[in-house]
Amino acid sequence: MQSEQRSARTSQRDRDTTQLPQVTHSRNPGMDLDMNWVRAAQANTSAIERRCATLPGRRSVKKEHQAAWLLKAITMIDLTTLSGDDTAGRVRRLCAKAAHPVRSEILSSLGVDEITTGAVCVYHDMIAPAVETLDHMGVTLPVAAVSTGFPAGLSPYHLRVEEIRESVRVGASEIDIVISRRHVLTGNWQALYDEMRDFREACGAAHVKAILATGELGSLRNVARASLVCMMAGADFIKTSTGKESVNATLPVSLVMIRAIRDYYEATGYRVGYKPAGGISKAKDAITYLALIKEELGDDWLTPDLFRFGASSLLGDIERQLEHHVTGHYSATYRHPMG
Ligand SMILES: O=C[C@H](O)COP(=O)(O)O
Repeated sequence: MQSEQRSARTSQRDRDTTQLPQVTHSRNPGMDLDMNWVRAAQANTSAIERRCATLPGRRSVKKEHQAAWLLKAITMIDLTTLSGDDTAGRVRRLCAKAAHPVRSEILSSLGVDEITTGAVCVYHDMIAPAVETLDHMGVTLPVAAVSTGFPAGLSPYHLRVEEIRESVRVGASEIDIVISRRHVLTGNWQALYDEMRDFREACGAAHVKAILATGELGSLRNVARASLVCMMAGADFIKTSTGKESVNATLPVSLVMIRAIRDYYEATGYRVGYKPAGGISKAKDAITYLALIKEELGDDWLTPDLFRFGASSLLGDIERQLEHHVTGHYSATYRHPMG
């Protein structure tokens, strides 16, 4: 009986989410929809753009800190492959890379032990190969699955909910849902709240990231309002983009979402995580995002539990910069306010 239970626990088809690696911050319990708060949310576009324009160029990171920040960034990457031609082989290689993202010679010259990325992020059909590979390697790393008819989120509602349940059942411990953009564009906040509530409930013990697809929401004020509604409905993370919109993660959108997270924390005491995603491929941009988080939310958010990059190619550039760093050919000038 016990061995049957054990094998059921480890089965890919009946994976018990309580056994899976989980982010450790407490789950956002959500709250009733507060329409007054939603209506009051504003975003002063010109002030936000001015603030973001100055962010990348404030002052240099001291050279001795640069590698440490880049290593930290790696631990916060959801290493992603979301392509129509994904195969089990590609996902196995992705997992191997996530488990050992930096060559050991580079790590040892920096005096660092093994690190991993924050998670891997894949489509539903690639969860099983990802879980198998990580289990086989003995590596504890969350598998995040995009869900609910990603990227458009326009498949039948009951199938979107069922997709979440199925992804959790086969081993995803984090679910990246896409919201219905039309609820935001028509100001139907109750519908957005109800949808997010249903998605969150379907996730069970898995953490849920709400992808707002900010490039399709029309205004920064809509981004602020959608951020609040998703957090009120229990999102554990809010995420900018699918990576498939024509405009993905930007600094102005990030500032609006991060400030919504701060407002939510100040009002409820719950820390919701932030995930910029799509088009972040340069080490210096990663540093700029970390600087923004540090300035707006503080060091508490500079952890994989509360901050992730959704990125398919960022790791390659960070690796190159680290290599330059250890070989003394480090040429990029990082200017940001953390040095
Ligand atoms: O969620 C992750 C994004 O889809 C990755 O986008 P990217 O391929 O532009 O890095």
